[in-house]
Amino acid sequence: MRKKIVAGNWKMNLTLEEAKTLHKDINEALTTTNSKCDVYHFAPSIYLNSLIGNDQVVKTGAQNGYPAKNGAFTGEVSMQQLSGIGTQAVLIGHSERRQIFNESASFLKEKVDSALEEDLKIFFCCGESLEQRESGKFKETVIAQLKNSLFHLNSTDFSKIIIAYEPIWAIGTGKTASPEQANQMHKSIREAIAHAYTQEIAEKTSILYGGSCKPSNADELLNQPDIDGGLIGGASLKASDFLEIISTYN
Ligand SMILES: O=C(CO)COP(=O)(O)O
Repeated sequence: MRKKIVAGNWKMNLTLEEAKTLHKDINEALTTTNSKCDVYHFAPSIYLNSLIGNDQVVKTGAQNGYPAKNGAFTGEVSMQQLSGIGTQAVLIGHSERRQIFNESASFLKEKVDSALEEDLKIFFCCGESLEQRESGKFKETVIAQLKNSLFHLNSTDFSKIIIAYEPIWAIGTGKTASPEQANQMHKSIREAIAHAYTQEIAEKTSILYGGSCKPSNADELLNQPDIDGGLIGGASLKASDFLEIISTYN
């Protein structure tokens, strides 16, 4: 059975105090409920040091990392630096990074290699735009994103990757993919992995859904056969909402 995962992507939100309180509240709640899924907080990098602790249930991740180990890259934070302070995971390929910061498939591939070298758990995001969905080219688009930045990995390294399917038209819009639409894409992703690697590896890969997932729709979305968890934006900023989504797996 694949491990279920619910991850909150805080994006560029929360003050330091709010971040610490939210992290503490989720940790405390999960310590007493014995949750059946892994839970991550992807926080702004500047807050990570204040959140990381050995005794915590919630794992911490960065929303971005630079692929060089060090050097003249003003304003950037390297995968090595993230890992050095105890960060456990990193998001790579989020559509906001692809679109707003023009991150290319080959740059994302470099990030994947660098994060693996630093033993960071990779959450690799993929997803199509509304235009690609409407033109019927959504499956090819998403599979190409995986091929171009992930499928160069050997089987051992690929087995460490978590995939998050986030249709761009569903992010922050209140529109979600229907459970059937989402599951169909997850199934296609799994088939592509089986084709590139093996059926066994495909069966073991966790594929999360993201895009306007909230307490009212979490149950039906996150319990589809090929959906192994959620990457949650807006609804991860409020402890009660995030905990309700996590409780889908209790
Ligand atoms: O982008 C997302 C998570 O990475 C999804 O954001 P929303 O849940 O706010 O739509």
